[in-house]
Amino acid sequence: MKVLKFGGSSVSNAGNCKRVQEIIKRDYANCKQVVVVSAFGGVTDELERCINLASQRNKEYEIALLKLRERHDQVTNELNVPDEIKTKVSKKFDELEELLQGVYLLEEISEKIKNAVMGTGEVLSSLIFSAYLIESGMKAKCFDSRKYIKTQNGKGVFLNSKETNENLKSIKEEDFQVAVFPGFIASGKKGELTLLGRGGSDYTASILAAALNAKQLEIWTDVSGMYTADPRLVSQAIPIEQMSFQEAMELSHFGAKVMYPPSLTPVLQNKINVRIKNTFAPDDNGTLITTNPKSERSIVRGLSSVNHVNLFTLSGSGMVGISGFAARLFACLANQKINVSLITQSSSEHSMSVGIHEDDKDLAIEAVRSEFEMEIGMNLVNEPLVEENLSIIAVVGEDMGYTPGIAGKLFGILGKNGLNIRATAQGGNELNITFMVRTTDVKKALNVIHEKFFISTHKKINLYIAGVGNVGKKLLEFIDHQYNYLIEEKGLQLVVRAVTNSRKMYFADDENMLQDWQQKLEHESETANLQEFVKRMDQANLRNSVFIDITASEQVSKVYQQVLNSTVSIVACNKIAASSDFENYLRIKAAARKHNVEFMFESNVGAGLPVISTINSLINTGDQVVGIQAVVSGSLNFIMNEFNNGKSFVEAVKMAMEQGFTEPDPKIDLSGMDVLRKLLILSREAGYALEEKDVEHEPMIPLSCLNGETAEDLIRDLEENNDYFEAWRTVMAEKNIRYRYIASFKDGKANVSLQEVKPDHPFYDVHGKDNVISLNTKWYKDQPMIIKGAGAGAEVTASGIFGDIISITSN
Ligand SMILES: NC(=O)C1=CN([C@@H]2O[C@H](COP(=O)(O)OP(=O)(O)OC[C@H]3O[C@@H](n4cnc5c(N)ncnc54)[C@H](OP(=O)(O)O)[C@@H]3O)[C@@H](O)[C@H]2O)C=CC1
Ligand SMILES: N[C@@H](CC=O)C(=O)O
Repeated sequence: MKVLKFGGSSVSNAGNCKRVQEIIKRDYANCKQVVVVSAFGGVTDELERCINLASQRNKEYEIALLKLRERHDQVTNELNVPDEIKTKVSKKFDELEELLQGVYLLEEISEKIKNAVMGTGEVLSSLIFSAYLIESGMKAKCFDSRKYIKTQNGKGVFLNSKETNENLKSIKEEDFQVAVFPGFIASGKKGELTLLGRGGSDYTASILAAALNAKQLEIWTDVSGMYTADPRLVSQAIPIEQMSFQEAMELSHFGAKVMYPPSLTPVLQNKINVRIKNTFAPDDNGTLITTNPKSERSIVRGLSSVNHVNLFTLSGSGMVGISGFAARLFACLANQKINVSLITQSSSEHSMSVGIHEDDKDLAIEAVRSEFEMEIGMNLVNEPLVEENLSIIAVVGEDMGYTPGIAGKLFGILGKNGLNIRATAQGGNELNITFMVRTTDVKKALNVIHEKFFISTHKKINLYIAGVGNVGKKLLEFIDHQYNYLIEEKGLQLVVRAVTNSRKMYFADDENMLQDWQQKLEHESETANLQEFVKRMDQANLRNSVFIDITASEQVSKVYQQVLNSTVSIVACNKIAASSDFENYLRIKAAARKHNVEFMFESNVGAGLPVISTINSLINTGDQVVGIQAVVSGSLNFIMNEFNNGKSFVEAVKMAMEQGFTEPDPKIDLSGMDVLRKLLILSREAGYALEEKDVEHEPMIPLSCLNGETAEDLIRDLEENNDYFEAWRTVMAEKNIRYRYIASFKDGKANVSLQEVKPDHPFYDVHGKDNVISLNTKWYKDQPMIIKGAGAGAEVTASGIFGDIISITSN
């Protein structure tokens, strides 16, 4: 014999009742089945609403009741049950009408009437469903749970096990193949209807399974078992194959609402396996709850959480070393029926904190004030302190017991993601680690822990992109191209959450806008607002978030601090922040360290070339950079090469602009400012506290060409000064030299200027838009270390940014 319980969602309408019949049919010939049904979905809540309305003399209860009657009539019609049953159903509603009218007149609800009203949902569903099974040809019989399940003192939650078990013995002798019992209801000493409390139908099923010594209890619901975490919060959550009763109780207690833990006690005591199954996917395995579950691959079995928690703290010097405070605190809370969900005490005994439901806050304050009135008056105990908007997360798993490192791993990963833990507790049996976080952090915390402890198919990286011009577009193209590869080979899913340019922004709340970002930004966006962009990113509070600055905007560089404070990493190809005043550069780096996130800007120098990472790695290994000589402007180098090949200077500049080698404002390149910024960044990364004013700086072109506002002004000015540039050609030929715009740093002196190089100089042949960075270090003394390659252009720059994103995600 097995016992099956179908919850309200499983029998919410005629269609679902038919599904349930199909499920019962599967084992119909093999074994006797005892089926416990809840009221049709939502009916109990509606009945409760009716009785409350009636007690408030609100006639709306009549409409609500009529709707319930119509709903039941519709089901009986659709299931085609005999008229005799329809009449019984109708009579039940007549009785309900009378009861509610009495409540309406008396404006009072007695416990007895409330139970009678609220329990009617199950009486009706069992009557209708059993009739339907009989009509469909099954040997089914409806039993009245009230006759068998007995409670003590009229209180549903206190089962009279002896009498119940005695009563149920006779069931085994009955002639049926399917026995249908209404869940939730029982009867007291005098035969009055009593209710089995929250999760009552599970309890009914568990009582029946234990008394009838069933081989298994199946709880049929609308999910495929208990999940590693709430799938609405953690999209990668998966059903747990097996778990112990203790684990199921812990998980259910802290939010996994698949069943109500105390209801399992009868089956637990009788070692009867429980399987959670999905009525809407009956072939799914579901979850087996058993005394000896097999170990899963993760040491943690599951995660759960509850919101609406307050942290209630009692503290004071008068508590230290004095016994009895804890007893008094718990007693005064218990007297007010305040449930305590987490307890922690400081080792100095100076404070004691408990988690309570937010609705109990005022009651708790009042109770504690009154209990400790004298001590508070004498300043031995402080006024109780309440912290609101908190949630409890429980990490559950029997295998965690006596396995070192779990807590370290857990709290480590939370810290790395900027999640602050307000209080924590661990049971002596190490079955769970429970802690409190801000409610706004729950989703992030669950995902972070899930990714760490369970085999995730992939890790999600959430990208927020500012700047989708020449380089930004290319980056998005690359990410799109590599999307499947990264998921399959590296387990990384890059999700573009939002993009902005200077005019528009678009937030893709839950989707990945990678493929259609252009369409979204163009047609479905809102006006750009950088502050709002950062605020929304902060509010989304997603783990593994990266803000990518692909603008050349000072305004954008100014929000870095804010971004890092939100524990979001930054990847920037914008050079303004790293070359701003030294103090700001240090402040940004410190903020990244403080919040355990990254600030990466490899593409600031040499685009995709590994320049900054090389300097960092030299320094980390004890080397010292003593000199830098570099051609770090791809555009200027390109211009000079084209000029050497016979193009006019202005033509060469136009080509560099068209090919995307220059800055959005090409004067930044031609003035030498871009190179100056790069030299500042390189020398700072090498450990020198250089400021802009410390760099000797000669613009590449006459100042008169740099006064204009726009690119057109610049082109016009360059054309007007064509003779000036043509004169270079003559000098170059006469002296057999080339001009290169060179950044150098030596003995604390930094310089950026146009210089003559002879054919034997390593910078004489630097092709196209290449960069070359020559580093003299303690170890590379005789021959410098040289890094060379394309140093400008959308592709190489995007690849540098992409590299930073990947390296952040693997950190
Ligand atoms: N090109 C290269 O070879 C290299 C470039 N870089 C750096 O890459 C960055 C981008 O260059 P590139 O793509 O060529 O420039 P583009 O001008 O093509 O693109 C700049 C983007 O930034 C946006 N933007 C400007 N101001 C803001 C703002 N306040 N808020 C949001 N978005 C803004 C622009 O929006 P809108 O279109 O609305 O103006 C545009 O989408 C620069 O910092 C450059 O130094 C670094 C290494 C090499
Ligand atoms: N404009 C820059 C682009 C890369 O930083 C350059 O010319 O090098």
